[in-house]
Amino acid sequence: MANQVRLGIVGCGVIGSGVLRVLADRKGAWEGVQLAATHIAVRHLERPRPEYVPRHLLTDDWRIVCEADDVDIVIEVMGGIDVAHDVVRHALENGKSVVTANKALMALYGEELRDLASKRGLFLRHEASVLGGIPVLHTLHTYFELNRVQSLRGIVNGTCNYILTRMWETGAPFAEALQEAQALGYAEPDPAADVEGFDAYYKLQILLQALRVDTHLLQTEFVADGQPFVGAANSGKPLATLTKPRRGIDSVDAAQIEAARRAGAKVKHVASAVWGEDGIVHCTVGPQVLQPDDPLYFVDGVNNAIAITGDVVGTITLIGPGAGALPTASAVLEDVLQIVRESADKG
Ligand SMILES: NC(=O)C1=CN([C@@H]2O[C@H](COP(=O)(O)OP(=O)(O)OC[C@H]3O[C@@H](n4cnc5c(N)ncnc54)[C@H](OP(=O)(O)O)[C@@H]3O)[C@@H](O)[C@H]2O)C=CC1
Ligand SMILES: N[C@@H](CC=O)C(=O)O
Repeated sequence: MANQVRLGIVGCGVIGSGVLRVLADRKGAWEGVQLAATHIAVRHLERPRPEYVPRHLLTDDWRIVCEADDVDIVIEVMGGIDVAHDVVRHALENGKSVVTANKALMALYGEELRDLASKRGLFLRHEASVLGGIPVLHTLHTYFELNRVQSLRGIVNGTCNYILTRMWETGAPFAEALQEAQALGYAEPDPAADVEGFDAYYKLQILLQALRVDTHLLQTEFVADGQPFVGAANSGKPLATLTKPRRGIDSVDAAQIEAARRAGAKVKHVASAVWGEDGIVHCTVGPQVLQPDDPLYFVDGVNNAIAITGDVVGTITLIGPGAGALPTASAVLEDVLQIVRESADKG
């Protein structure tokens, strides 16, 4: 791949605009690599956009982005499942490597799409799909070879953490805190995915897949195209199961938060996975009351954190911004630059 790298971007909302803002601020240049957007797909061509979005590149046909000769890498930041699945498949089938921030897509179809990319000798990267700006997939892929991971435990949804923090700190009503999270660009296009715990559940699955855990039983809870989604079994891998039903923060009320606050505790939305001796990875996703001696207690606002326990290293905790335009654009563009470097290394 040449040092001039041409990007096709599908979606120009919070994250797509964030990517374009970073490209504009840096004038597209990174140590010998020049990145430039050449096509940008949106749904509403007439919608007002920030000044750093080059309007002449806009199209309302994502196929143009996936097929264009002057696109080297496609960035999928439109969200949703079915069309996004078509976009990523179509891009790969047209010889483009792909970077996506889409958790639902990667939780449900990650294995299929990674296989397709690998068969075509292309890259499919999705660091931004988990924990926003925190390089957790990079860490899991490049570090945990020696160590056997024994558990994961984290705050993996920025919107829920922001809402719970605002309710705890200021007594803000749930609806008001959610509106703030939406205005700040943290929430999903349909915020039910955040507050009902689906987003955290998708992210937990992606983390487990990165650690070669079979998540197909978790996937049966999801619905794609109106049908229950049943993934293929992968024998030989540890199998993840939910030990109790997934919960979001929609069931947490102000009185519970106030009671926790008076007792010096906090309510947090926590995802966890514990590798059992029985070959089962026992998972939970839901609100928990945390005491100040819990390392997740001090993770507030839009921040996320993940504590990864390995049998040799002990517990490593990564903390950072879990949502928002710039942290997520950072993860997207770090993936792009890694693809460029690895393509150059391959020759
Ligand atoms: N917000 C965040 O903090 C984070 C988001 N993500 C993920 O990034 C993705 C994008 O999120 P976000 O930017 O917040 O979402 P937005 O709703 O802000 O943006 C979605 C964009 O996709 C475009 N779009 C929707 N459907 C189509 C279509 N059929 N063809 C072309 N364009 C389409 C929309 O067009 P138009 O503008 O015309 O409506 C819009 O520009 C999601 O997968 C989300 O989960 C990941 C990490 C953090
Ligand atoms: N809606 C998500 C965005 C990032 O993944 C969140 O709030 O964590």
